[in-house]
Amino acid sequence: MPQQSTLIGKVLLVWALVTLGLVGAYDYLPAKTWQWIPTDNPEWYLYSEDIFGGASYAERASPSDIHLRCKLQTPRIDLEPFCGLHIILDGRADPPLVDLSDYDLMRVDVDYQGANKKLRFFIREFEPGFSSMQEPVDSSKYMSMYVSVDETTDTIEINLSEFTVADWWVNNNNVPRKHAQGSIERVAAFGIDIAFPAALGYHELRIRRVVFEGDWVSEEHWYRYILISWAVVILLAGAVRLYQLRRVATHLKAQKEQYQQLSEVDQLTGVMNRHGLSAYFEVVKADPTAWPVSVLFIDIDHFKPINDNYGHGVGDVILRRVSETLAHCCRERDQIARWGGEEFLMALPGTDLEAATRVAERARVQVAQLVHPELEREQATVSIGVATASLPGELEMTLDRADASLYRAKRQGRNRVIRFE
Ligand SMILES: Nc1nc2c(ncn2[C@@H]2O[C@H](COP(=O)(O)OP(=O)(O)OP(=O)(O)O)[C@@H](O)[C@H]2O)c(=O)[nH]1
Repeated sequence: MPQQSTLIGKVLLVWALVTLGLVGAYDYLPAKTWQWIPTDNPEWYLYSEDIFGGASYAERASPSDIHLRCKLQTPRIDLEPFCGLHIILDGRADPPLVDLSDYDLMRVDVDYQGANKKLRFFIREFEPGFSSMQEPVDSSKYMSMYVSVDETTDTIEINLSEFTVADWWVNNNNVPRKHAQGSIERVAAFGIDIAFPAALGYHELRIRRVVFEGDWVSEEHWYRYILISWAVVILLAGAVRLYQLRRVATHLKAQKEQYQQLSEVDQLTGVMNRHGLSAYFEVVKADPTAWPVSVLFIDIDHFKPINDNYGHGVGDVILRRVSETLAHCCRERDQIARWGGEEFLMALPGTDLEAATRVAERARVQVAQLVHPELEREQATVSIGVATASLPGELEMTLDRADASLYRAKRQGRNRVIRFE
């Protein structure tokens, strides 16, 4: 048992060390990356305010690259000039939506030529309950952020949390508040606008590379898993400990029963001892069906000479043999006990004086008929005193009476049964 407790301690210690390692290891986990562009056959679209009847126009500058050329002209209508492009994140997916929530960073390589100071980067997020599957891009939420064109000389790093829902999209589409919150779980498209404040003239925009980066496991999940693992380890340790304690309890109970039995059984003859008999009488006293109860005091005659002539070992053999014989004379319900020395007591519940006397006589005869190869001439006989108690309150007195009857049997010549009248 202590070995198993030590094992639990070791497991907890090892797991504590593993936990320390796991906490420190998080920062060194490899990043999850998705190189999205360049991609095969990208599905991309361009636009300018000419779709609303404006003077500007936009065109593809290259047949294969994501390369836009546009010219922004003095507005003909009451609309700021703009042009831009967007790329479907995954045109082959159905619906064409991509969950970017595993990523938190975006690296973008862009070439730009033109007089604008800023570029507007945007994400179109499909909003369930608001956007329509027929037009997943156009009806999608517009989330944007601005990047200075100076940054385009290098790879632009954008944290995805920088994209916020555009006011104009919320206001123009009269979007209810619950649909106006930013998220990146159903992204339809990514794009770049040359928008307000847009400089008039030619603009060229080429997207060369877009890579998304994130963690395989978020920090929150990482610590949650560690916490869960501890809960599991502690639960298992508790269960093992509980199991051990139950085993100890069962073992102790069995031991207690064994000791109790030992304390109630006479080691030489195997019948009940005086202590066991007291417990037995308590049970009998509480049993109304047990009355009347007769008791037989049985004493081996002239036992001392047997001991003296043949030794204690032979005396013990005779004692055992007599006790076995007495045990066979009574019913299962009756109880035979060694009262002390060469004296036995037999308790016969539900037995009146007449029946008890018959049992005593039978016992006497059977003992007298025993053959003892260890003895030369002597015969082992018993004297028996019998008395009966009608009620539990008479038990003590009945024991005295049976004892007195035994004394009389001895006085009258032994090897006889005397009952108390
Ligand atoms: N071998 C053996 N002898 C025992 C044991 N317990 C008591 N005795 C012996 O039993 C004998 C009892 O002797 P007594 O009390 O004089 O009785 P008795 O010789 O049987 O004479 P009566 O009872 O008057 O017929 C003693 O010698 C005890 O030593 C025991 O466990 N083993």
